[in-house]
Amino acid sequence: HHHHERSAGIIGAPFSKGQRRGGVEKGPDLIRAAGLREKLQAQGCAVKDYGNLTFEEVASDEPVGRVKCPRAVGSANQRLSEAVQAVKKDGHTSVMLGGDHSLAIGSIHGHSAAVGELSVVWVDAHADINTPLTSPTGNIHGQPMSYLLRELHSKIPALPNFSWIKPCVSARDLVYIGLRDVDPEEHYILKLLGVKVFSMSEVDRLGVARVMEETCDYLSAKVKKPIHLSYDIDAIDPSVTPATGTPVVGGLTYREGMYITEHLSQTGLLSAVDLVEVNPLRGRTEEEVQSTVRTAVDVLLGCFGRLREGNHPADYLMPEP
Ligand SMILES: O=C(O)[C@H]1NCCC[C@H]1CCC[B-](O)(O)O
Ligand SMILES: [Mn+2]
Ligand SMILES: [Mn+2]
Repeated sequence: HHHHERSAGIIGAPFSKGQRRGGVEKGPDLIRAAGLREKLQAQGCAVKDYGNLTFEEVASDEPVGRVKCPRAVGSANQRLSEAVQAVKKDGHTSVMLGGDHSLAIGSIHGHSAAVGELSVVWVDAHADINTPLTSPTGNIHGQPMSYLLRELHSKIPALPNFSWIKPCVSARDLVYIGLRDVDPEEHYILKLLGVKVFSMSEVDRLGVARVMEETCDYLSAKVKKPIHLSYDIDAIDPSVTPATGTPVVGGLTYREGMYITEHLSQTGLLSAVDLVEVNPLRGRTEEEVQSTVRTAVDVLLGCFGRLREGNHPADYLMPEP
């Protein structure tokens, strides 16, 4: 039995109720159809695909205050939390394919239930840190981090199907990369909590290599913890990944998007990855959809050791005449 250095446990989460646009629930199967499993195996990564989660139908899910679909989102994330915890207990790096970014609630919660204290690297055009009371839209894909941060617990009202959530991340262990569309209320929260942010301004000022160096130094300053990478495909520029729900100009280049995961992979600390917000119905052409899906796959391959210089199996032997 060939020993594999790395092993991925794939979970499909075809879920869209954290926002209003249909189509994002097609993300998991599109990413699979682009060959994620085969490409991971070709680079020496073991793969177990746990299939797609099925989420309970919620009869009536009236908004609570401004918060939309709370019951469906709470229930879906409870299932996802259990699934991620199981994948971690099986010894894999968890790969959650979304679906919208509200799924980070269950993914990070389940990861933390398995490994305890962890660091979060949030790659996104957006901070997704509105509370239910600050959110301008009520869409929960703009709020996931607020339910997970210990420092915000007192600001979160009770919501149906959310009582199972225990905040499990400290603000000190969170780093953002790629921000360029942050609500004023979110900006206040980021400053209040002193969260480390590398917005697109810092990416421009420092360059992605320095951003990644500072991110890893900052997160391992005290103690090295497993890293949870939550990667929203809209972090990358819409010229590369247009098929997504909330595109924002001035994003990461394809190259910067790859550098981020190449760097994190080499830390050896990457323990769970989310790849969310791929929505084929937001691509105007098939090529726009495929460019988005191909980039999503490449982001994930980078998480599992793919390097643009090339790779070769550890046990490769050149053919002899
Ligand atoms: O809270 C919100 O609804 C908005 N706040 C400002 C950014 C856009 C949107 C949230 C986008 C969620 B994302 O990052 O998962 O696409
Ligand atoms: Mn986003
Ligand atoms: Mn997001």
